[in-house]
Amino acid sequence: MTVSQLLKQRVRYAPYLQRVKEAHELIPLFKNGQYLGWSGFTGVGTPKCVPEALVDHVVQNNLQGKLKFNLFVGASAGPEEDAWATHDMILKRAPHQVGKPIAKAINTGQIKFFDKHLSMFPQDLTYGFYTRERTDNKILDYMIIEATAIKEDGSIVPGPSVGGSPEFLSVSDKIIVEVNTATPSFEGIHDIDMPVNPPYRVPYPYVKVDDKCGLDSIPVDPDRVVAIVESTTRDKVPPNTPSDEMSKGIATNLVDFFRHEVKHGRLPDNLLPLQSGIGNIANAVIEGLTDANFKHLNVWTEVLQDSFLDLFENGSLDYATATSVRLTEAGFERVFANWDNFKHKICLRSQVVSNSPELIRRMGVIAMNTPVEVDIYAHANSTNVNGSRMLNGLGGSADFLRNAKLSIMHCPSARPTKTDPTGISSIVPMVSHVDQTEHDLDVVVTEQGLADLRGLCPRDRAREIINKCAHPDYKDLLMDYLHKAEHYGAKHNSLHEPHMLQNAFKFHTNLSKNGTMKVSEWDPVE
Ligand SMILES: CC(=O)SCCNC(=O)CCNC(=O)[C@H](O)C(C)(C)COP(=O)(O)OP(=O)(O)OC[C@H]1O[C@@H](n2cnc3c(N)ncnc32)[C@H](O)[C@@H]1OP(=O)(O)O
Repeated sequence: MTVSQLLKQRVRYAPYLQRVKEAHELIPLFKNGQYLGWSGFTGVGTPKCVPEALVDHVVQNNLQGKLKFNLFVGASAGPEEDAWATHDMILKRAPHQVGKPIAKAINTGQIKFFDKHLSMFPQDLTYGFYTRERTDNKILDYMIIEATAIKEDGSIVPGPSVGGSPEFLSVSDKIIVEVNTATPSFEGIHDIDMPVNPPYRVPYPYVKVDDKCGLDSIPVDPDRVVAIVESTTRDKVPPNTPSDEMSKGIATNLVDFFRHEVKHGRLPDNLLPLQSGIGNIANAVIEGLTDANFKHLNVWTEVLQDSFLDLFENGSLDYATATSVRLTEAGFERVFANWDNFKHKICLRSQVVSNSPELIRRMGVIAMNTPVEVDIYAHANSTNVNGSRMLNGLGGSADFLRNAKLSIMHCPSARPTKTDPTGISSIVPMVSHVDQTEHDLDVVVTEQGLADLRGLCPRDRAREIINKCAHPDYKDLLMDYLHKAEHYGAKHNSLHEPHMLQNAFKFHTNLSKNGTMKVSEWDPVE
């Protein structure tokens, strides 16, 4: 087939140009039940043409539920993955996803989803943990990776995310590369450490956010590359919800706390490397830092969202490293227009490195993530509404929160339901699912205030969280729960972290029955 000039410029390893194919020509390679890896992380850098061609094939031939794959993506992919979920093309999926159709398919039981720390998932895949049922000793049948260039040695220059690609490529039988010629080449922005398994693994040598000593592309065995497909569609990330009074309130409370820590010598003037999670609240908190007048900030995180660009542009941020730049189209335009500047200030690493507990602990990262709910003793639920309904997954929240110097969770104090504008309290007596434990969290912050939990025993933590963070509609109710639990605990010699198990989930059961967590009375306890 004819090869476009643009593709010839991007693919500098000549033998690959003999393997250029249209996506639909690859359909016969795919069989029901195969194990596939995709590049991508938080909706950017994912393959587009081959997944779309497979959807068209399934729709045109009524193959819904008959052509299904075990699909692994470093973190969430883009709309292509939602289309796969909608057309019943996913058998199993790990480790993190975003999008209503895929979450729905997980929650109806159509997709078997396995949630795992993002720093660990790629290595566990290479260990064969997810493919134990295979009898042919293979791990992945195909890795489909989006590249923005191919170097002279056949190695792959990824685009706006690295994610789990180095590990996936290392264990894939065959490789399909989608070279995206609509996105500018990201060559020079990556620093990639290839996987080395124990007992041969050595420490990552990085001590500062801008240290680099990895590779600028991902090496592959060219013989395993079976096809090159030209992709001409850019990533499409939906715009973030603009910040509101609630998220601005959270940001103000956090900025005051950082200033207080600097004043007391527990943080340097330029803080310590920042990590910020995904979602609207995380984005708004970073927006809040833009006006705070900190200088020479650094970022060690997994995802850079649009709000970081403002920090760069107003001179507050010196350097940012992540595994993904998940920008809106407008955000990417800002970066591409100023590429020479940004490419010296941003570095993309594999998710195993961006989320490495060793590095997070060494650099004293300040971690900030959003939970679904937090309980009075500081256990947090990041994933499962009412203990059961999966949202997006754990992501890297626990990689960071367990290992950071300061582990912070931020959320609104209350959320609306259909019948009550403050029907869901983010502070509950006992979380309905645990992702982060009381041993991991230092600070909880809502628009109401900030609870500094460092050094506090559980009962003091409970008072700090209720007084500082709970919505006024829930303060008395939570305090009443605590007092009654203490009374019960005193009678039963269990006052360390007192609970009344009959009532611990009453907020949740009341919500299902009455559309609000406002409990009218507690069950009697003896
Ligand atoms: C790739 C990475 O891992 S980055 C590292 C951090 N990763 C994580 O922390 C993973 C876990 N966290 C998350 O997935 C997100 O931060 C969330 C879902 C907890 C919050 O996301 P945000 O966008 O900040 O908040 P938002 O208020 O928009 O809530 C998102 C959805 O969760 C729902 N939700 C959140 N908390 C609750 C709750 N207590 N009860 C019911 N629904 C809830 C919201 O109603 C909303 O649903 P909708 O999309 O249907 O409107």
